[in-house]
Amino acid sequence: MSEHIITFNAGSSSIKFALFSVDAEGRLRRAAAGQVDGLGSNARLAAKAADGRVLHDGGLPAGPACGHGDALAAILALIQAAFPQLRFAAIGHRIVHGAARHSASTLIDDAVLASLHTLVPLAPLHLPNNIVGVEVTRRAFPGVPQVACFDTAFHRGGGFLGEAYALPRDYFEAGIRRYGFHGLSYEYVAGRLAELSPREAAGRVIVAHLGNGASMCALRGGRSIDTTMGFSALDGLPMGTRCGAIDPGVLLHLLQTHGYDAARLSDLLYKESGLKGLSGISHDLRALEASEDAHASEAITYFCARIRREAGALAASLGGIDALVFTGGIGENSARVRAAVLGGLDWLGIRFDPEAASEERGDRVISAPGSPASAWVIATDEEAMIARHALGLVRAAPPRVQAA
Ligand SMILES: Nc1ncnc2c1ncn2[C@@H]1O[C@H](COP(=O)(O)OP(=O)(O)O)[C@@H](O)[C@H]1O
Ligand SMILES: CC(=O)OP(=O)(O)O
Ligand SMILES: [Mg+2]
Repeated sequence: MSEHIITFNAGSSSIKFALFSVDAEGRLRRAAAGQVDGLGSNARLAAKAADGRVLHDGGLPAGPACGHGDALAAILALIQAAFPQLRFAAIGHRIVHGAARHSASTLIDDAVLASLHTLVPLAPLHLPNNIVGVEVTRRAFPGVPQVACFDTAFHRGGGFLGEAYALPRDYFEAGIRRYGFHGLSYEYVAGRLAELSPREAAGRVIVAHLGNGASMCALRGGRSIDTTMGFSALDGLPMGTRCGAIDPGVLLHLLQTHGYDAARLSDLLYKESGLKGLSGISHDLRALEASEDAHASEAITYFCARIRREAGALAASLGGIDALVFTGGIGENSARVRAAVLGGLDWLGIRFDPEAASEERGDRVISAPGSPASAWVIATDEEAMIARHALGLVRAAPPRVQAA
């Protein structure tokens, strides 16, 4: 009987999961995938088997206010009911922050779990939910290896110049560094581009991961050399509810003269800003695209302008670009955002092809034929990347006894 790997990618209010079978040669095949959205307020679980069979589409047993722990338990129950007698080779978790001490995927033991708890203040929107995922699945499957796959790991290796802020050097030693995020997505996209166009993948590539969280990465030869996020997932682009880059003087001003404390500042920066704050309507790009309110289109215009600005900065880090790739929920689906970004990047050598850009199909080139630099849409697959890392680690580790 084949083994399986299940992956969890817990965000602030959602959990994405996927089930993969592993054949004797170590090839991974997706057997099912799904997502819980609206956790804490309007939780819904949608899951499909690879053959298109709907496994669930609706509320959860714990009700609309369901949290991450109950949602995880519901996902596990659903998967076990749909695929009886599964044998798990591993359970893989996307862990958003690994700080300086976790710079590669790792098997989770008590020490790693304790270490993750200490990192919660670095990613308050994500890490508590990542940890709940590990704890629930550890309890449910005590003998199955659990693997932590860090979003920060792909960007490590920039050394002092790549990772330091211009603070006194002690701060770097204390771990106050630029880490970068969405590494699993960038790693997947770099690999996929190498399949589609090895010549461009070997060159200078900018990837724009535009989802609820959004960042951009400069890749040279498939390796990250610069990225827009830093110490936390707040820096760089504005996002669904996060502000992106901001003058730290604003924060001092709010603390010193407006009576803000850390909790209020954290809520402002993580939960009330970005597209939601700018529009006053929604964090969700689909809602803004559907709205006729002037603030909605202003928020989109602002978002696209910041993407163009960061593209310029990353192009400078790379010394020019050979390709720009859009990925993430917005990057893959919003022809409007892609057109607004690419319409202003002709100076980088990207000749935009509006017709290709609005065609809705697969991984594809969206620049005009003969464009000196190309533009692409590539659907990211963080789940596949987690499963590959998890499989690699358990295959490398000594065999363990699996609980019944
Ligand atoms: N068809 C679409 N058109 C425009 N935006 C879309 C579309 N589908 C998804 N999005 C946007 O993608 C974003 C969510 O991206 P996603 O990568 O799923 O986020 P995350 O994984 O960070 O939660 C939302 O802003 C959503 O509105
Ligand atoms: C790091 C980050 O922003 O993650 P997400 O896109 O899942 O919110
Ligand atoms: Mg995401």
